[in-house]
Amino acid sequence: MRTDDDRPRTPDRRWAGSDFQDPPRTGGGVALCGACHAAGRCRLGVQRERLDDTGNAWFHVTCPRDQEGGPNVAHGGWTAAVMDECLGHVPLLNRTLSVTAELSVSFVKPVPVDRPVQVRAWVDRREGSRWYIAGEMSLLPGGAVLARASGIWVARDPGHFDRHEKWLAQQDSAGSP
Ligand SMILES: CCCCC/C=C\C/C=C\C/C=C\C/C=C\CCCC(=O)SCCNC(=O)CCNC(=O)[C@H](O)C(C)(C)COP(=O)(O)OP(=O)(O)OC[C@H]1O[C@@H](n2cnc3c(N)ncnc32)[C@H](O)[C@@H]1OP(=O)(O)O
Repeated sequence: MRTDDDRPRTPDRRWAGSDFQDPPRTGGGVALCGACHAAGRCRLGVQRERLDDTGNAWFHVTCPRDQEGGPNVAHGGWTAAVMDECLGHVPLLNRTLSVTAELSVSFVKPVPVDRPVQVRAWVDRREGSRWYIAGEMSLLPGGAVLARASGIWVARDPGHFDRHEKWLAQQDSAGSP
């Protein structure tokens, strides 16, 4: 009997020919990752994104009710995921594919669910393939800071995911220890 684990891993046609640097975007300009492309919306609640001419990236985000942790406030994992997503869009807005190598998040205040908040993200510096990116999430309209994040994104060439599939197949063919 086949299980999900031994189902053949075939290349996904949604990504065919993609250079990953110009992903599908929503009407609000939000770049969609794999699962959100299938859903047709950002499931984390990122509704709008734009890069201004000073290099700041701005995002409008609303925590969906199904990400509630404590009463009427976001689960911390949602906040961390949104900061990963928004900061990780900065290289993409500069037409560079990257992946998160490190991420640090400070949870400053609880984040309300079902209420728009704003994320601003910017590049602190670049060294080689490393992008040092920081950002903060703030309440609208007053601007009180709810969370801060910083991390390192590493630029990748388009072969990154193919190499990963090969690596995974090697791991599987090596058998269990
Ligand atoms: C969801 C991911 C989607 C990615 C984009 C795909 C398609 C685009 C389409 C739509 C996009 C829409 C939305 C998505 C956008 C953003 C979402 C957030 C992004 C993520 O959520 S992404 C998932 C989580 N993330 C990973 O899945 C990474 C797993 N990991 C690795 O893949 C390797 O570990 C890697 C690549 C990190 C290193 O690979 P490696 O070790 O083979 O490479 P190497 O040694 O050559 O290092 C090369 C340079 O990285 C430096 N370096 C390495 N490790 C470091 C560390 N820990 N701290 C600081 N610097 C580090 C070295 O110092 C060197 O720097 P330098 O080049 O300057 O010398």
